[in-house]
Amino acid sequence: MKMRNPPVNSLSLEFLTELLISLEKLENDKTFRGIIITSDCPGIFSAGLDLLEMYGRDPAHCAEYWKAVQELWLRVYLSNLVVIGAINGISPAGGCLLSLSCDYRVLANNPKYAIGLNETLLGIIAPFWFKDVLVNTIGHRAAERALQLGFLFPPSDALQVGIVDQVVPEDQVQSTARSVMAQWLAIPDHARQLTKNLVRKPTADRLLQQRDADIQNFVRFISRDSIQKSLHVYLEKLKQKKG
Ligand SMILES: CCCC/C=C/CC(=O)SCCNC(=O)CCNC(=O)[C@H](O)C(C)(C)COP(=O)(O)OP(=O)(O)OC[C@H]1O[C@@H](n2cnc3c(N)ncnc32)[C@H](O)[C@@H]1OP(=O)(O)O
Repeated sequence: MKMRNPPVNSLSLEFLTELLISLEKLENDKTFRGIIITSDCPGIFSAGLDLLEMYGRDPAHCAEYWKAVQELWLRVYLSNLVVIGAINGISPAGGCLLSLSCDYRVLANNPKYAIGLNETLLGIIAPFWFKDVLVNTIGHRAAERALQLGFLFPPSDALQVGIVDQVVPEDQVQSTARSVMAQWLAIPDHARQLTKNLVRKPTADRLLQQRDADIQNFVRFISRDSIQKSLHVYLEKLKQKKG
Protein backbone atom coordinates (compact mmCIF):
# COMPACT_ATOMS: atom_id res chain seq x y z
CA MET A 1 0.00 0.00 0.00
CA LYS A 2 1.63 3.21 -1.17
CA MET A 3 0.42 6.28 0.66
CA ARG A 4 -0.05 9.24 -1.62
CA ASN A 5 -1.38 12.47 -0.15
CA PRO A 6 1.04 15.13 -1.37
CA PRO A 7 2.94 17.06 -0.36
CA VAL A 8 3.65 15.33 2.99
CA ASN A 9 1.18 12.43 3.45
CA SER A 10 -0.46 14.24 6.34
CA LEU A 11 -3.29 12.18 7.77
CA SER A 12 -6.25 14.38 6.87
CA LEU A 13 -9.78 13.16 7.53
CA GLU A 14 -10.23 12.40 3.85
CA PHE A 15 -6.94 10.51 3.64
CA LEU A 16 -7.64 8.57 6.84
CA THR A 17 -11.00 7.56 5.41
CA GLU A 18 -9.35 6.38 2.19
CA LEU A 19 -6.78 4.38 4.13
CA LEU A 20 -9.50 2.82 6.26
CA ILE A 21 -11.53 1.78 3.23
CA SER A 22 -8.45 0.31 1.51
CA LEU A 23 -7.44 -1.60 4.62
CA GLU A 24 -10.95 -2.95 5.11
CA LYS A 25 -11.03 -4.18 1.51
CA LEU A 26 -7.69 -5.94 1.94
CA GLU A 27 -8.75 -7.48 5.26
CA ASN A 28 -11.94 -8.81 3.69
CA ASP A 29 -10.20 -10.26 0.65
CA LYS A 30 -9.01 -13.65 1.84
CA THR A 31 -6.43 -13.83 -0.95
CA PHE A 32 -4.37 -11.22 0.92
CA ARG A 33 -2.27 -12.29 3.88
CA GLY A 34 -0.05 -9.28 4.36
CA ILE A 35 0.54 -5.67 3.43
CA ILE A 36 3.59 -3.50 3.15
CA ILE A 37 2.86 0.11 4.00
CA THR A 38 5.14 2.60 2.29
CA SER A 39 5.03 6.11 0.88
CA ASP A 40 4.78 7.54 -2.60
CA CYS A 41 5.86 11.02 -1.39
CA PRO A 42 9.62 11.36 -1.84
CA GLY A 43 11.47 11.68 1.47
CA ILE A 44 8.33 11.62 3.59
CA PHE A 45 6.66 8.55 5.03
CA SER A 46 3.99 10.63 6.74
CA ALA A 47 4.04 14.06 8.41
CA GLY A 48 1.55 12.66 10.93
CA LEU A 49 -1.84 14.00 11.79
CA ASP A 50 -3.04 16.85 9.66
CA LEU A 51 -2.62 19.96 11.77
CA LEU A 52 -5.26 21.75 9.72
CA GLU A 53 -7.84 19.23 10.95
CA MET A 54 -7.10 20.36 14.51
CA TYR A 55 -6.47 24.08 14.08
CA GLY A 56 -9.38 26.52 13.93
CA ARG A 57 -11.97 23.74 13.67
CA ASP A 58 -15.19 23.40 15.61
CA PRO A 59 -15.61 20.71 18.30
CA ALA A 60 -17.83 18.51 16.11
CA HIS A 61 -15.18 18.40 13.40
CA CYS A 62 -12.40 17.66 15.91
CA ALA A 63 -14.50 14.81 17.37
CA GLU A 64 -15.12 13.32 13.93
CA TYR A 65 -11.44 13.62 13.11
CA TRP A 66 -10.27 12.00 16.33
CA LYS A 67 -12.68 9.10 15.86
CA ALA A 68 -11.10 8.43 12.46
CA VAL A 69 -7.59 8.60 13.98
CA GLN A 70 -8.60 6.05 16.62
CA GLU A 71 -10.21 3.87 13.95
CA LEU A 72 -7.10 3.79 11.76
CA TRP A 73 -4.87 2.93 14.70
CA LEU A 74 -7.13 0.10 15.87
CA ARG A 75 -7.42 -1.30 12.37
CA VAL A 76 -3.70 -1.34 11.69
CA TYR A 77 -2.64 -2.36 15.19
CA LEU A 78 -5.07 -5.28 15.40
CA SER A 79 -4.98 -6.29 11.74
CA ASN A 80 -5.08 -10.00 11.02
CA LEU A 81 -2.76 -9.33 8.10
CA VAL A 82 0.99 -9.21 8.48
CA VAL A 83 1.75 -5.49 8.36
CA ILE A 84 5.27 -4.41 7.45
CA GLY A 85 6.33 -0.76 7.41
CA ALA A 86 8.75 0.12 4.60
CA ILE A 87 9.60 3.53 5.98
CA ASN A 88 11.09 5.53 3.14
CA GLY A 89 10.98 9.00 4.65
CA ILE A 90 10.61 11.10 7.76
CA SER A 91 7.98 9.82 10.13
CA PRO A 92 7.05 12.16 12.98
CA ALA A 93 4.18 11.85 15.49
CA GLY A 94 1.14 10.24 13.81
CA GLY A 95 3.50 8.91 11.09
CA CYS A 96 5.51 7.25 13.82
CA LEU A 97 2.34 5.83 15.40
CA LEU A 98 1.40 4.29 12.07
CA SER A 99 4.89 2.77 11.82
CA LEU A 100 4.79 1.50 15.41
CA SER A 101 1.49 -0.22 14.66
CA CYS A 102 3.11 -2.40 12.00
CA ASP A 103 4.45 -5.84 12.92
CA TYR A 104 7.90 -4.98 11.63
CA ARG A 105 9.62 -1.76 10.58
CA VAL A 106 12.33 -1.34 7.94
CA LEU A 107 13.75 2.19 7.78
CA ALA A 108 15.78 3.67 4.91
CA ASN A 109 19.23 4.76 5.99
CA ASN A 110 19.05 8.48 5.32
CA PRO A 111 19.88 10.88 8.17
CA LYS A 112 16.88 13.02 7.18
CA TYR A 113 14.46 10.16 7.82
CA ALA A 114 13.89 10.67 11.51
CA ILE A 115 11.16 8.87 13.41
CA GLY A 116 9.57 9.56 16.77
CA LEU A 117 6.71 11.01 18.75
CA ASN A 118 7.59 14.71 18.71
CA GLU A 119 4.27 16.03 20.03
CA THR A 120 5.82 17.99 22.91
CA LEU A 121 7.76 20.07 20.39
CA LEU A 122 4.41 21.29 19.08
CA GLY A 123 3.20 22.06 22.62
CA ILE A 124 0.76 19.15 22.53
CA ILE A 125 0.68 15.81 24.33
CA ALA A 126 0.79 12.34 22.84
CA PRO A 127 -2.40 10.53 23.92
CA PHE A 128 -2.04 7.55 26.28
CA TRP A 129 -2.42 5.00 23.49
CA PHE A 130 0.41 6.59 21.44
CA LYS A 131 2.50 6.41 24.63
CA ASP A 132 1.49 2.78 25.31
CA VAL A 133 2.61 1.65 21.87
CA LEU A 134 5.95 3.42 22.25
CA VAL A 135 6.51 1.94 25.72
CA ASN A 136 5.65 -1.53 24.36
CA THR A 137 8.23 -1.03 21.62
CA ILE A 138 11.23 0.64 23.26
CA GLY A 139 10.60 0.16 26.99
CA HIS A 140 9.54 2.48 29.76
CA ARG A 141 12.71 4.49 30.40
CA ALA A 142 13.56 5.12 26.77
CA ALA A 143 9.94 6.09 26.05
CA GLU A 144 9.88 8.43 29.03
CA ARG A 145 12.84 10.39 27.66
CA ALA A 146 11.78 10.21 24.04
CA LEU A 147 8.26 11.43 24.73
CA GLN A 148 9.16 14.28 27.04
CA LEU A 149 11.94 15.55 24.80
CA GLY A 150 9.99 14.90 21.59
CA PHE A 151 12.91 12.92 20.14
CA LEU A 152 12.98 12.36 16.41
CA PHE A 153 15.51 9.54 16.05
CA PRO A 154 17.73 9.45 12.97
CA PRO A 155 18.14 5.91 11.57
CA SER A 156 21.17 4.76 13.57
CA ASP A 157 19.64 5.93 16.86
CA ALA A 158 16.25 4.57 15.84
CA LEU A 159 17.76 1.13 15.40
CA GLN A 160 19.71 1.33 18.61
CA VAL A 161 16.67 2.27 20.70
CA GLY A 162 14.53 -0.33 18.89
CA ILE A 163 11.89 1.98 17.45
CA VAL A 164 12.63 0.29 14.10
CA ASP A 165 13.73 -3.30 13.52
CA GLN A 166 16.08 -2.80 10.60
CA VAL A 167 17.89 0.02 8.81
CA VAL A 168 18.91 -0.63 5.21
CA PRO A 169 20.18 1.43 2.25
CA GLU A 170 17.38 3.43 0.70
CA ASP A 171 17.28 1.38 -2.49
CA GLN A 172 16.82 -1.83 -0.49
CA VAL A 173 13.86 -0.84 1.66
CA GLN A 174 11.18 -2.43 -0.52
CA SER A 175 13.11 -5.64 -1.25
CA THR A 176 13.97 -6.04 2.44
CA ALA A 177 10.33 -5.52 3.38
CA ARG A 178 9.35 -8.23 0.87
CA SER A 179 11.92 -10.70 2.32
CA VAL A 180 10.68 -9.98 5.83
CA MET A 181 7.13 -10.52 4.62
CA ALA A 182 8.07 -13.95 3.23
CA GLN A 183 9.50 -14.90 6.60
CA TRP A 184 6.33 -13.84 8.45
CA LEU A 185 4.06 -15.54 5.90
CA ALA A 186 5.86 -18.82 6.52
CA ILE A 187 4.08 -18.96 9.89
CA PRO A 188 0.56 -20.49 9.86
CA ASP A 189 -1.90 -17.57 9.81
CA HIS A 190 -4.16 -18.76 12.63
CA ALA A 191 -1.27 -19.27 15.07
CA ARG A 192 0.33 -15.94 14.20
CA GLN A 193 -2.96 -14.02 14.30
CA LEU A 194 -4.01 -15.43 17.68
CA THR A 195 -0.56 -14.72 19.09
CA LYS A 196 -0.62 -11.16 17.76
CA ASN A 197 -4.02 -10.67 19.34
CA LEU A 198 -2.79 -12.09 22.65
CA VAL A 199 0.08 -9.60 22.71
CA ARG A 200 -1.75 -6.52 21.40
CA LYS A 201 -5.30 -6.83 22.72
CA PRO A 202 -4.64 -5.47 26.23
CA THR A 203 -3.16 -2.28 24.74
CA ALA A 204 -6.02 -1.86 22.26
CA ASP A 205 -8.58 -2.63 24.97
CA ARG A 206 -7.39 0.32 27.02
CA LEU A 207 -8.64 2.58 24.23
CA LEU A 208 -11.66 0.45 23.28
CA GLN A 209 -12.95 0.71 26.85
CA GLN A 210 -12.92 4.51 26.76
CA ARG A 211 -13.17 5.63 23.17
CA ASP A 212 -15.83 8.27 23.77
CA ALA A 213 -14.02 9.69 26.78
CA ASP A 214 -10.81 9.80 24.74
CA ILE A 215 -12.61 11.76 22.02
CA GLN A 216 -14.04 14.18 24.57
CA ASN A 217 -10.59 14.64 26.16
CA PHE A 218 -9.07 15.33 22.78
CA VAL A 219 -11.73 17.88 21.83
CA ARG A 220 -11.45 19.65 25.20
CA PHE A 221 -7.66 19.73 24.95
CA ILE A 222 -7.35 20.80 21.34
CA SER A 223 -9.99 23.52 21.73
CA ARG A 224 -8.04 25.31 24.47
CA ASP A 225 -6.84 28.76 23.47
CA SER A 226 -3.29 27.96 24.59
CA ILE A 227 -3.17 24.81 22.43
CA GLN A 228 -4.64 26.58 19.42
CA LYS A 229 -1.97 29.25 19.91
CA SER A 230 0.79 26.59 20.00
CA LEU A 231 -0.54 25.04 16.79
CA HIS A 232 -0.65 28.47 15.18
CA VAL A 233 2.97 29.14 16.12
CA TYR A 234 4.05 25.72 14.83
CA LEU A 235 2.21 26.16 11.52
CA GLU A 236 3.77 29.59 11.11
CA LYS A 237 7.20 28.07 11.73
CA LEU A 238 6.55 25.51 8.99
CA LYS A 239 5.58 28.34 6.62
CA GLN A 240 8.60 30.51 7.52
CA LYS A 241 10.96 27.58 6.98
CA LYS A 242 10.01 27.88 3.30
CA GLY A 243 10.28 31.62 2.85
C1 LIG B 1 -4.10 15.46 22.32
C2 LIG B 1 -3.49 16.00 21.04
C3 LIG B 1 -2.75 14.92 20.33
C4 LIG B 1 -2.54 15.24 18.93
C5 LIG B 1 -1.55 14.35 18.30
C6 LIG B 1 -0.92 14.72 17.21
C7 LIG B 1 0.05 13.89 16.54
C8 LIG B 1 0.56 14.46 15.23
O1 LIG B 1 0.79 13.71 14.32
S1 LIG B 1 0.75 16.16 15.12
C9 LIG B 1 1.62 16.41 13.60
C10 LIG B 1 3.10 16.30 13.81
N1 LIG B 1 3.81 16.49 12.58
C11 LIG B 1 4.91 17.21 12.50
O2 LIG B 1 5.42 17.77 13.44
C12 LIG B 1 5.51 17.35 11.11
C13 LIG B 1 5.39 18.73 10.60
N2 LIG B 1 5.95 18.85 9.28
C14 LIG B 1 7.27 18.91 9.05
O3 LIG B 1 8.10 18.85 9.93
C15 LIG B 1 7.69 19.06 7.61
O4 LIG B 1 6.60 19.51 6.87
C16 LIG B 1 8.21 17.74 6.97
C17 LIG B 1 9.60 17.43 7.57
C18 LIG B 1 7.27 16.59 7.18
C19 LIG B 1 8.38 17.96 5.45
O5 LIG B 1 9.20 19.07 5.21
P1 LIG B 1 9.22 19.72 3.76
O6 LIG B 1 10.23 20.82 3.82
O7 LIG B 1 9.37 18.69 2.74
O8 LIG B 1 7.75 20.31 3.53
P2 LIG B 1 7.11 21.61 4.20
O9 LIG B 1 7.37 22.78 3.34
O10 LIG B 1 7.47 21.72 5.64
O11 LIG B 1 5.55 21.22 4.14
C20 LIG B 1 4.82 21.27 2.95
C21 LIG B 1 3.41 21.75 3.26
O12 LIG B 1 2.80 20.76 4.10
C22 LIG B 1 2.34 21.39 5.30
N3 LIG B 1 2.43 20.42 6.41
C23 LIG B 1 3.52 19.80 6.86
N4 LIG B 1 3.21 18.96 7.85
C24 LIG B 1 1.89 19.07 8.04
C25 LIG B 1 0.96 18.46 8.93
N5 LIG B 1 1.33 17.55 9.83
N6 LIG B 1 -0.33 18.81 8.84
C26 LIG B 1 -0.73 19.72 7.94
N7 LIG B 1 0.08 20.33 7.06
C27 LIG B 1 1.38 20.01 7.12
C28 LIG B 1 3.28 22.58 5.48
O13 LIG B 1 2.70 23.52 6.32
C29 LIG B 1 3.40 23.04 4.05
O14 LIG B 1 2.20 23.72 3.73
P3 LIG B 1 2.19 24.97 2.72
O15 LIG B 1 2.74 24.45 1.42
O16 LIG B 1 0.77 25.39 2.65
O17 LIG B 1 3.06 26.03 3.36
